[in-house]
Parts: sequence; C-alpha cells; structure tokens
Amino acid sequence: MLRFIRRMLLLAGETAGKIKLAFVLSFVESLLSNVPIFAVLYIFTKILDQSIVPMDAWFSGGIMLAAVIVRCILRRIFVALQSGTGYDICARERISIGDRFKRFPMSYFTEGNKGSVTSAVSIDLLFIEEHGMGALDKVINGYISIFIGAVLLFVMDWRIALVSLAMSLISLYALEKVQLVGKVQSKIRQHQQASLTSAVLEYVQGISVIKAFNISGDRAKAVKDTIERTRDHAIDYEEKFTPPSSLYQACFSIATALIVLLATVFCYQGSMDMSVMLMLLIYVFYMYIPVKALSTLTSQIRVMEAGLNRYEKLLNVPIIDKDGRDIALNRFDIEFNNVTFAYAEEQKAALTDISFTVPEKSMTALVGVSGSGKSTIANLIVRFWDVQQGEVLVGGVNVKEMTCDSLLKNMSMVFQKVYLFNDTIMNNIKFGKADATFEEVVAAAKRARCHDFIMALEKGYDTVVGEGGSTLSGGEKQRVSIARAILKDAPIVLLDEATASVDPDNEKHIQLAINELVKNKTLVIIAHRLSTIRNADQILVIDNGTLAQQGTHDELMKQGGHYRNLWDKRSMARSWKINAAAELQLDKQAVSSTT
Ligand SMILES: Nc1ncnc2c1ncn2[C@@H]1O[C@H](COP(=O)(O)OP(=O)(O)OP(=O)(O)O)[C@@H](O)[C@H]1O
Repeated sequence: MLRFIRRMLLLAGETAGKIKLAFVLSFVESLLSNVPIFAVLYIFTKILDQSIVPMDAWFSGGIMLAAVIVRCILRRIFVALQSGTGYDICARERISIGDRFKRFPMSYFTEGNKGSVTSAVSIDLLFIEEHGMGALDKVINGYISIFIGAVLLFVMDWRIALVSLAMSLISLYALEKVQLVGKVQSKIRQHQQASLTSAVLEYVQGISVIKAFNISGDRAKAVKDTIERTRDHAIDYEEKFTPPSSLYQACFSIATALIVLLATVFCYQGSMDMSVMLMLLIYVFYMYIPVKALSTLTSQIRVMEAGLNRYEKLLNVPIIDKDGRDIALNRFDIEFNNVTFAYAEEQKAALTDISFTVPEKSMTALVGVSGSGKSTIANLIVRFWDVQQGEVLVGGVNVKEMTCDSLLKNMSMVFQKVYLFNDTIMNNIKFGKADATFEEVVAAAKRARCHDFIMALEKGYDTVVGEGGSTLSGGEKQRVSIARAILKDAPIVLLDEATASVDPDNEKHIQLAINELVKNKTLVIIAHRLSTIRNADQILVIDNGTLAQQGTHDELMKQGGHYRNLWDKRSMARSWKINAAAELQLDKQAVSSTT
C-alpha cells in the first residue's frame, strides 16, 4: 500500500504538494477524532471519584464541540485540496498521452493494441480519478488509526494492547492473502477488460459489414463469449477474494470480543480501573473501523495499480521521434535512397531497395497493381513507420533526424478513406490550421469546391457531420478533407486518389479542388485515373515492392513492359465502363420509348 501511495504521488507530479498537505490535515483530523474518548474518560473518572461537578460536563462538552468544529474546518480544507485533484491529474495525463500517441510508431496501433490503449485511457484512468484520492485518504487514515490505536491501548492497558497486537498480526496475514488474490486477479481482470473493449470496438466499427452480410449472429457471438468470460471471471474473483477478506474482517470482530471480555474480567479482578474498562468498551467498537476498510481497499488498490501498470506501459512505448530535432526545411524535395522496408521483422519486405527523387514542386505519380507498395511509400515519407535499410530524405534531411511535428507540418495528406471527426464542418476543416479565422476557412472551402454544399446544409459550417463524417456523401467528405489540406497550405502534398467511382459531377468538383490544392506544391499522388497519370512529371511504376520503371508517360509507353500493360488494362477497363454506360443509356431510352 505504501508503494501505491508513492506511485500516486509520482503520478500527481506538481500537484503532489497539495496531496501531501491534505495528508497532514487528515492526520490532525484523525488525532482529533479521539478527543471524545478522552472527554468521556474524564467524565467517567469524575463520576467514579464522586467528584463530578456541573462544570466538568460543560468542560467535556466544550472540548468535544471544539474538536468537532476544528475537524469540520480541517475536513473542508482537506476536501478543497483534494477534490478535483484526481480529475485534474487524469485529465492532464489523458491530454499528454493523446499528444504522445501521435509519436507512437503506427505499428503499435496495428498490432492489436487498440483494446488495451482504449481501456488504459478510459477505464483505468476513470477508476483512478474516481477512487484514487479517496483510497489514498482511507489508506493514510487507516495507518494513522493503527498507530494512534496502538499507543492509546498501551497507555490504557498493556495486556489489552498485546491481545490487539496479536489479532492485528493475524489480520496482516489475511491482508497479505487478500493482496495476493488481488495481484493475480487484477491482471486477469485487466486482460479481460481489454478483450471486451477490443471485441466491442471491432463489432461497432464493422457494424456496416456485419449488417450488409447478415453475420451479426456470428460476430455477436464473439462479443457475447467475451462478455460471458468477463462475467465468469468477476464471479471467480469474488469467490477467491471472499475467504481471506472474511478472515481479515473476523480478526477484528474476535479482537473486539476478546477485549470486551478481558477488560470486564480484569476490572472484576481489580487489575483495571472501572473508568479504563468503560472507556475500552466504547473505544473498541470504534477503533477498528478505519482498519477494517483496508481489505476492500486492497482490491481497489490492486485494480488501480494494475491500471497504473498498463498506463505506465503506454508511457514506456518508445516514441518514433525520440532523437528527432525540430528542423525547419528550406526546400521540399523527397528522396528515397536504397530503401528496404518490412512492416514486421518476420514479414516479407513490402519495399526492396527502392531509390528515386521527387523534385520540388513537381508531380510524381505512383502506379502499380494492388499490394505493390504504393501506400507504403507514402507511409514512409510521413514517417508513420521507419525504414530498416536505406534512408528517406525530405528537403535533404533524413526524416529520422526530425521530430514528427516538424516533419508533418510540411505535409498535407488527402487519403482515399477520409475520416471526419464527429464535430462541426468548421472544426473539421480547422484541423488544417487550428487558429484559422472564419474567413480563412470559408476561402479554403470555396477553393475546395465545398462551400456551396456546406451552405445548403441547415446549419452551414456549424453542421455536425457525425462520426467518421457519416452524414456526408463520399465525394463531399473528400472535398472537406481537401479544404482541410488547402487551409494547411503545406509545401508537400500526398494524395491517394479515390478509386471508388463517384458521379461525374462530384468527380469534376473533386478534380477542381485537387487542382487548387496542388498548385506550386511537391505532389506525390497514388494515381488511379488515366488523366492524372498522363499529366505527371514523373511516373514511378511499383511492382512487388520494387521500382520497376520510372519516367514520363510517353517514355514509359515507348519502353513497354509493366507500365504499358497497366495502361492498356486501365484503358480497356475505362472503355468497358464507357460502353457499359452507353449501353445502359440506350436500354433506358428503349424502355422509355416503349412505355
Ligand atoms: N500495416 C500493415 N502491416 C503489415 N503489412 C502491410 C500493412 N500495410 C500493407 N501491408 C502489406 O504491404 C504490402 C504493400 O501494401 P501497400 O498498401 O503499400 O500496397 P498498395 O500498392 O498501396 O495497394 P493498394 O493499391 O491496394 O492500396 C502488401 O503486401 C500489404 O499486404
């Protein structure tokens, strides 16, 4: 438990001083809580001496009242010092860990850690913020009461003190067992929580697929199994926790009974004053209350400690730009020098010995079949992952030498799969530049060709778009994300062109928006449209993680090989689409003319 106090103070950081002061007040308050006992003892002694006068009653009453008043004041200050401290600490930690997540290697999130990350930041910190300070207070109070109780008992009667000490030692043994159960079970419980969070997250995130393929039964079963395992574990926990916890509680009940019995016997035999006996009879029922609470606290503390362990693990995840410096770039070309990269050690390399240069303010198109490694190249430029061999240079600087912040402030990314936050359109665009004015946001939206559809919405820029941007169409989301990138106005643009077919009107708008975004920028585009590919200053043909060909459209068409095959296939697919659309149109006309 002392370890827990130390860890909480460490977590508190600069607010630890407040908590320490609160402990001191709690100690004084604990001392004062014994004042009524002495006041009663004083009255008993006077009664037994037959020397009591009305003034004695006033005196005792006055002392008790004064103690109560001082305790109320101390408690008030204590609460003011402590209340909110837990919430403050956890809010601060959540914000700082949120910042840190940005610097985690992307692999951390793709390796099945989402459940434990979510549990650590939500469930664990929630438990700590709600119970941490209260538990600290009770632990400190419990220890102080043990100390004060032991001193008082020795002052009153050493034989009774020894009985209490013996029972306390047995209770310590039981408490040790409680802690042992807590230690084992809290790990299982935590693992179970993370599995449950992962299962629910996956179920909710995949709900559209689950509905579309009518597989809710199977997936629901996976979540149901996890819920049932969580329930079984909770029951198992209670079963294992109850025996040592009951023994712990029983020790104090037995100690109380023994003290009552022995005090009466000693008094009857004449080896104890009647006043001491009476005081013991009162004190004994009150003395063990704070100590008894320690057994339930033990399990709470174990849960909090396991939470702290998981949270500290997050703090110990090596951040990708630990050795990075804030470097201001003065040119914006990109260079890959003999880059070889695999997503995981045991995996086949996604890129093998790739070298190329993207000159500043030029347009480079990445083309290749699905899975060839185009997105991987983009991932390495923005340093979502680090290369194992070779180097990636941006503006002549190895990205490994830069902090993520100083690198990414030079980049705008427009992904194929756009994610908008459950917030207003205004704030979603402002992600590009947090301090942008309303006018700047509107100007960016106009250039991204989304101002008109935003104004047509009931609340305009204040419309909340739903999680992931669910209330907007795919094309609209794309344009909002382009507005975001235009507002950021970074010198390098990475663009993953949409493959999903959008209607021609939307496609025209998106193309105009992209044209605005890429003016005078270094552009790397994962290209799917023939028009884009043809216009590129340079085309990199990626095949099975290698750079198969490099050149302009005309050069590559002359060379033949991969590029020509790709181009022919795409041209053919396009003409199929056009023919199919024309046939559909003819069919429609035929139908309408016959009706
Ligand atoms: N996060 C990841 N973890 C492990 N392997 C990955 C990961 N992302 C991609 N890969 C693998 O790396 C290889 C290259 O994938 P990449 O996404 O770069 O291809 P791509 O050319 O962009 O494909 P597409 O056009 O379908 O998006 C593939 O074999 C893919 O399975």
